[in-house]
Amino acid sequence: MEPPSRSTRVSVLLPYKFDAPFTYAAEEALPPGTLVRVPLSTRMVVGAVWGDAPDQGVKTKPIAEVLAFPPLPRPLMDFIDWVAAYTLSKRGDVLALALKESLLAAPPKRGKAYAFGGADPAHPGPELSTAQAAAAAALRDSVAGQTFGVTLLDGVTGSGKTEVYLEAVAQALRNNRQALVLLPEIALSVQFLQRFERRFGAAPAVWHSELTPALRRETFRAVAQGRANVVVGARSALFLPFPALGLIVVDEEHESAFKQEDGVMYNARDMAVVRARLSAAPCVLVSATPSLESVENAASGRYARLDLPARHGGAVLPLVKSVDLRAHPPERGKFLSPVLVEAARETLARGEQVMLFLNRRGYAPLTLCRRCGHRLSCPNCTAWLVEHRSHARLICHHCGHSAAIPEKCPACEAEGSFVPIGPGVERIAEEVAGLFPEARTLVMASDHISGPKQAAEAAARITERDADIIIGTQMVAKGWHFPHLTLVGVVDADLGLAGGDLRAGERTVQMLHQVAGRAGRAQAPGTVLLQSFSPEHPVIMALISGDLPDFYAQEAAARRPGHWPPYGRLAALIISATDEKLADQTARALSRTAPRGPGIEVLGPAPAPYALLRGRFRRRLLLKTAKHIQIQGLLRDWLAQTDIHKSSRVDVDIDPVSFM
Ligand SMILES: Nc1ncnc2c1ncn2[C@@H]1O[C@H](COP(=O)(O)OP(=O)(O)OP(=O)(O)O)[C@@H](O)[C@H]1O
Ligand SMILES: [Zn+2]
Repeated sequence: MEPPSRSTRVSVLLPYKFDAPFTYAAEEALPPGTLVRVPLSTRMVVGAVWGDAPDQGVKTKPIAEVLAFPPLPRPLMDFIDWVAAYTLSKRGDVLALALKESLLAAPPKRGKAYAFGGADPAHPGPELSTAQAAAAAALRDSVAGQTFGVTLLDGVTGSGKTEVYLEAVAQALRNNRQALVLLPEIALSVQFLQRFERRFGAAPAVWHSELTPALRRETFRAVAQGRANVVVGARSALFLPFPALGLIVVDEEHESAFKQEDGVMYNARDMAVVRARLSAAPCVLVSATPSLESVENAASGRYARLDLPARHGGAVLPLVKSVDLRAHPPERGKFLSPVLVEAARETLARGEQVMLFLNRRGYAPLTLCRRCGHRLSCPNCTAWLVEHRSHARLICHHCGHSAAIPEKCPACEAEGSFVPIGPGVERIAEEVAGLFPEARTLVMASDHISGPKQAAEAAARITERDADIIIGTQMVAKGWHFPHLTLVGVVDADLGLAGGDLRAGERTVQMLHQVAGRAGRAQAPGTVLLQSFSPEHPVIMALISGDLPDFYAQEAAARRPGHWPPYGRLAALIISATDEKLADQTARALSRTAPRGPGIEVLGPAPAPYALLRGRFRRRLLLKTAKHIQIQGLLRDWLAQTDIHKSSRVDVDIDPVSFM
């Protein structure tokens, strides 16, 4: 008998470190996006048909199996190609963000049933205020139009932005399209999900790293089959195979958590705009403190802009004041100024809640020998070890290295001489316990709250007034709505200003304005106290005045002349090697071949601030160009012309957010 003819050749992209698809033989032409199982050296792997391959006349292996799964939608394939080209990643690596073999297993026959299509746009929502209704109508129109466009929804904290953009989601559902809402942190999704259910009578599908494998598989399938009509997810949800995407919302669009810092380095906020464009769908960027990038795009008319200038329900914005730590220092060895302590006492006496914000995990960020000054640092990283008293360990926040506090100083051999320097949230909790022994305190930091369930419990405790003082890291900064919280104390408002990266000021204003925005969201007005050693700093002044447009104007004026983003383009090259000389050698080689020309500037090489990270020595170069220059092309040529030793690595970070 004749074997079946395998006359057609197809190219198949595999979710591994390859940029180009491989050619396989198939019995018949397969539509692009079709998922197949194919041999790869000695294994069988899953891949996606990426178009027809030219008949090269060489012997190709046959496709082993065509999977009974909806093909990847064309817009997703285009998106994968686009992201790979933009981030200079291999296409296979980007496909791996969308396609994992483990997601494709058939669901169990009698598994748990999940309701993915339950969101009902006709379910009655809250009555919107005039301003909210106007913004909602504009968003509804853009969704009904079923064309690409970006809108920046900028509204003060507590103005009801969520309720407004849920109306855009409702419109997508009425169009029988799918909607995607990106949130920067799953912890935040707790209250969002409750509000979503109130609006639509059912929960949305969720997508993040904490899903069980079974739920992950089922969600993936439900999205691909169009059964999941709304997905709320972390940045990776951008790569889900929506067949009918009709809207993308990016909530807290200014958040740096949207930037993926390893593997394929992409900013989900920016890629959401691309994904929307390729899907001919509108995109809504939401924030009370938008990024300067988005503010500029709105100012230049590339994005539409909607404003909600007042809090919902007559609530007023909090009163923000600084506490000058030079004039009102804390007691020796303590970190809360008498001014903040007194305000907390009064707030508690009124039966209201207090939030203390310090963006530092653990007990103390530095431990040193009081005799010789020796500091305990990580052997694998350029970083101090952070004491976590709750675990009785010193921990490196970069590589996880952990050790007990040594009994003797390794430098001077003094015994019992180590002292903690500076506070983390655990140390603030200790101080609070001493000051307010009766108060019920709750620490919200990733060491204490690890996942949506614990976050939900913590949120419930606060809402039900089962906690009086909340002490938290950036986990508490944004999104939360706690009606009885009226005092926010920022323990160290100067913390983010050191280090001097391009966006240090912008990021500090955003984060502290968001934390401040947690105060006084219901009837009782809120107060915010910023502890600072430099209350005259423009960032602190901007927080006190609340005049964000003025702050953005100052930022723009500072960045424009030097062509810093968003007025120019930036890419970082991060060189790393386990051998320090090799890292230097590669850095010098890149420096020699660096591109030159008008509108092009190369900064570095220089040791990275984390010159040693997880056992690798790191050097950095920064390529800055004028806006009209296509930075990817420059980088591609640059890397191709450079002799890079195979034991050193060069990571390209387009539009870097971290400069560490
Ligand atoms: N029209 C409305 N009717 C009833 N409740 C509303 C309405 N608008 C907003 N709210 C409620 O007011 C509170 C604040 O709204 P929301 O959290 O959406 O504000 P936000 O603008 O997203 O704030 P932030 O930027 O600080 O997160 C929420 O509890 C929300 O449910
Ligand atoms: Zn380390």
